[in-house]
Amino acid sequence: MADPRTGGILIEQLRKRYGSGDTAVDALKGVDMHVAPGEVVGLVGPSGSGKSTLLKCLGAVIEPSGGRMSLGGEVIYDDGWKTSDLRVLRRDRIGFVFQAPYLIPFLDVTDNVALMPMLAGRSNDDARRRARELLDALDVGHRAQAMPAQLSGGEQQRVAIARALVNRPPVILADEPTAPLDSERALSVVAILNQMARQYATAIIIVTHDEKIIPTFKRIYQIRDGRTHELTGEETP
Ligand SMILES: Nc1ncnc2c1ncn2[C@@H]1O[C@H](COP(=O)(O)OP(=O)(O)OP(=O)(O)O)[C@@H](O)[C@H]1O
Repeated sequence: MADPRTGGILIEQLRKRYGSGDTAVDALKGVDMHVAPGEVVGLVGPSGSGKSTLLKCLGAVIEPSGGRMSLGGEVIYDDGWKTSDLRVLRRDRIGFVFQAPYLIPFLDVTDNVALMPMLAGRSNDDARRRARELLDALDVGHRAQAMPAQLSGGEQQRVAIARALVNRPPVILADEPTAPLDSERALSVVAILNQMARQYATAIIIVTHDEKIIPTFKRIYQIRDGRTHELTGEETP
């Protein structure tokens, strides 16, 4: 049987220090975490505990200070970046979903999604076909020609999820993706992320404070003072 730790996201003893000397801040002090392909885990923790720092390291937005990270079975950081082009890594292996959808206001829904495969070198027709398939799967196919401003908040977030998934990255990093949504839409976004994780064998981390969605996670990591702990059932916030 394949080693379940080889795919998805594997983080071992990850450290991040901001600054140096007397003013240094050790934001991550040895984080361990594993998310299998097809799995969605929650990441919770108080303000300043290091959640954003961890997502930025995983998303190759900032450089860790030490430790090891693998995405989709490939070591991307081992006391230094192991990949020569971080831009390509971010484009092809990681999908980002943020609190706000950040759609491009002057492109229609299809082109907002198709832009990603186009940037990865696919033809316009192929990119649009992929975009439409995913928009259909996310139940916003009927709005494919609408402009972002004509969509509801929940529809915009589903388009943002389509954009994160369209290049079929092994990893999705979602930072408070349900914060502006009401209960029903928040639960629907999480259900969609779970379904997409299973369908495309994507490993998904959702950073959240949202009490509406926390009970839906099968596994939750809590980060506190720069270290992660996996919460058991009784400890779940
Ligand atoms: N660029 C930076 N320079 C110095 N210190 C930083 C920097 N970014 C974050 N920090 C510090 O690192 C620690 C972790 O911050 P981080 O933003 O990762 O926390 P967080 O859990 O995402 O918080 P929040 O829930 O408030 O967004 C905090 O003490 C913060 O002040």
